[in-house]
Amino acid sequence: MIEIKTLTKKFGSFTALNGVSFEIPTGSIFGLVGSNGAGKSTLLRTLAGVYRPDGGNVFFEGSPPYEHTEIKSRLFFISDYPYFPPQSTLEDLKSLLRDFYPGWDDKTFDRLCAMFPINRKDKLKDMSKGMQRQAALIAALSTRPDYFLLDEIFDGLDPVVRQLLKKLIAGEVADRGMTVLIASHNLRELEDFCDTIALLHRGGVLLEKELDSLRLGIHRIQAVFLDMPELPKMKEKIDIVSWERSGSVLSFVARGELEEILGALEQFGPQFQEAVPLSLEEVFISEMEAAGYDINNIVG
Ligand SMILES: Nc1ncnc2c1ncn2[C@@H]1O[C@H](COP(=O)(O)OP(=O)(O)OP(=O)(O)O)[C@@H](O)[C@H]1O
Repeated sequence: MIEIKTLTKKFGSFTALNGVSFEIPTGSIFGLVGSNGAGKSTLLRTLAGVYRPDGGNVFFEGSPPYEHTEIKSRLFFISDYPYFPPQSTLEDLKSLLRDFYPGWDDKTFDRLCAMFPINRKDKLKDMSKGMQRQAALIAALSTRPDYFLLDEIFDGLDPVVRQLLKKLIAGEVADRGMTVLIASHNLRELEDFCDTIALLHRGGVLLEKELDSLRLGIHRIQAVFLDMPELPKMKEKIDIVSWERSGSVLSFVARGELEEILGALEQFGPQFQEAVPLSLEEVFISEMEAAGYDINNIVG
């Protein structure tokens, strides 16, 4: 388990993280979203032990990472700009990493090299941005980390590699109980992948939710009416968050149990009604609006 307690990080007089608190259970995938400058990289770097907090604490299995080197050898952090020693190849990375990470596994390395379309003998500095990320991921996963911290990892990866990567990470989580924290400015990238999402804004957590519970309590409904009911009357019966009307079609987002919403809607005599899946982005927008925030400029 990773525990983050009232974590504060300052750069001079600027506060990049302001009392951030949340927990990441072992064996889960936690997504951190937020716009540019929200503090995602700073948080990941502080968790990885690169920065020392100015206030609050980070605990991995009860210990701070910068005092507990054993944890560092079971943790892998891929930053948004992975660094490689000049002139090195993926084979060189293997030699470097296997001495430091006791979990290093040659078979995993060989298997991953065969899966990704990159050559382990090519110089990393000559590779494209996406290929460099793939190389970093191959090396990282070969250390078989217990804690995997990823900053904007999907950036520059094509859709096929992205899906392959999601599958590989989800497999490690399911098989070995790996714990993943992944930061992205793009909510859509995390939609089908994370158990929990936290929204970071100006160094603070605005919202933290398990995706299953988030999705269960909110629904989009489309209904066709010959005689369109008055919205205030519908709102007396249904907790409508937002709506759009186009001719005889009413589309609205409402909170509550789906069956109860559809049952209440029946009273208004629709010709047709159906529930349409909400995207994670729509769910977040509704949650943020309910909390009194304007989603614009919060999620990219
Ligand atoms: N080393 C540093 N020195 C001074 N300020 C910094 C430093 N690192 C980050 N900051 C500032 O802290 C804030 C948070 O930056 P951070 O890189 O953590 O954001 P982010 O959410 O990762 O953004 P992005 O999506 O653009 O990568 C920004 O205002 C940034 O300018």
